[in-house]
Amino acid sequence: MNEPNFPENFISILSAEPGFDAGNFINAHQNTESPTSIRLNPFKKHALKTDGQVPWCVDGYYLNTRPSFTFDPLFHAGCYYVQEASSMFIDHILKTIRPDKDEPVKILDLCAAPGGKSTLINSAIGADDLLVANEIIKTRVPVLCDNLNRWGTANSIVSNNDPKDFGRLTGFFDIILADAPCSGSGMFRKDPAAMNEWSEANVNLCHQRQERILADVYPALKEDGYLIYSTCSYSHQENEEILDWLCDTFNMESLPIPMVRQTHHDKEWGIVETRSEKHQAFGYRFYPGQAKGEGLFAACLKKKEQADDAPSFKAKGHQKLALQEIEIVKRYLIEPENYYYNKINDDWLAINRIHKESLDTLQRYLYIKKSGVRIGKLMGKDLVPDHELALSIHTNKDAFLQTELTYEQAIQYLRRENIDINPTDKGWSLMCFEGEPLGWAKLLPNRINNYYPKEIRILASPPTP
Ligand SMILES: C[S@@+](CC[C@H](N)C(=O)[O-])C[C@H]1O[C@@H](n2cnc3c(N)ncnc32)[C@H](O)[C@@H]1O
Repeated sequence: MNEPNFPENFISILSAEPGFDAGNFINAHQNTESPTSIRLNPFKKHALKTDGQVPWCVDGYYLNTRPSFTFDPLFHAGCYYVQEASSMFIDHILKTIRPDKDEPVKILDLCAAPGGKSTLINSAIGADDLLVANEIIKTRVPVLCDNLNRWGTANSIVSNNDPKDFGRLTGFFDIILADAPCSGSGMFRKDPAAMNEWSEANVNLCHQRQERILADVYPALKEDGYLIYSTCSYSHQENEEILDWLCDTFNMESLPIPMVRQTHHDKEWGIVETRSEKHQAFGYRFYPGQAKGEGLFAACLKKKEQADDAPSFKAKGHQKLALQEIEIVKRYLIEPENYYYNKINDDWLAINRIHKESLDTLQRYLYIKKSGVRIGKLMGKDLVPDHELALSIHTNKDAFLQTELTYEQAIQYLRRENIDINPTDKGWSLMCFEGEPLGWAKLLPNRINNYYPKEIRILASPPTP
């Protein structure tokens, strides 16, 4: 392989970081490829062949080869997410700060698209916990929604807001993850071209933006709430310096994260624990060649000052007409009494009942793009089901026809092509591969109407065998 074209002085500056092994780092960039890893969806258990576990994440696995995920129907069904292994460390932090999951929590994933860490948080929380996944850039919101739709749970909300909009939700969140936009050096092995675009000026800009994002969102954290901060940069300014700035500016206490789980211990993980200069705040660094993953920095701090009371807002009850409609849409969910039903424009949505008040409050302050699961539209007494309902783990599948597809038919379906089947029944059918729903089709005499959403259909040509 070619010698990596690191920016000038990059290695010498990094060599000042305690625990950094320059030889291993250069070798990893020159002679090894990024490991392929996936995280399984605990709600859609499916036996998948993997090649060893990611030690810091219960659902994380390495694969020895990189298959074509686009042409795997189980990927589209949401059975797993393709995620860089180091990022999965957030799971370990969440398990450390919430070992018993006793009290329900509200978690904000502030910089969420495309949704890798949002689906991870979703796996780590229970139905009574709420995830708000936010993305500032409008064009990146659809991919975030698609990934959460595939995950299939009904306890997440997607918003499209600037971090400063969260300032009004004082003390609302128990945990905030700020996976901040950064200069991206941690991705040099995966994307060597990024080395040419890297600059110290950009590191400084990123540092300033990170401070601004954190200052904007800080009021939204509860007293004793946790802030998880992460970047995919190796730069001190974007990592330990930010921790010192947080401790200087706010009353925050840094948390050590013990690197122990089951049979694994510190050494095997290869993660480097660092301390910031001024406040000795704990940080965790991942270097290719030392830990099995790409570059990552993560840290966790606890807010030690009183937060203003969280705003709370209760919307009025449903209209009479809506109550009749609710009785109809309820049929399509398992345990229908668990949900609060909400109609937006003509769409019916359901979210775990416990989150009604939070949703009412968030709707006042934020631009909500998705909440819970979108069931569909009613045409008289008939439901036109939404794609989200097909992928939801809460769907009453018995209320619909189900068509099992072969691999070739599943790919035709995901490409939104005609499928070569002669239906014997009539009506809305879940189109399934190995029992996992992929989406909807309408079965008609002698024909099938493929309702797979155009926006997410497979466009690429299948690989030649
Ligand atoms: C590192 S990426 C997030 C990756 C994501 N957490 C995941 O695991 O899939 C950073 C995100 O921050 C967003 N972003 C960019 N500028 C921002 C700003 N000023 N405030 C908040 N978010 C911003 C980007 O659009 C991007 O989606």
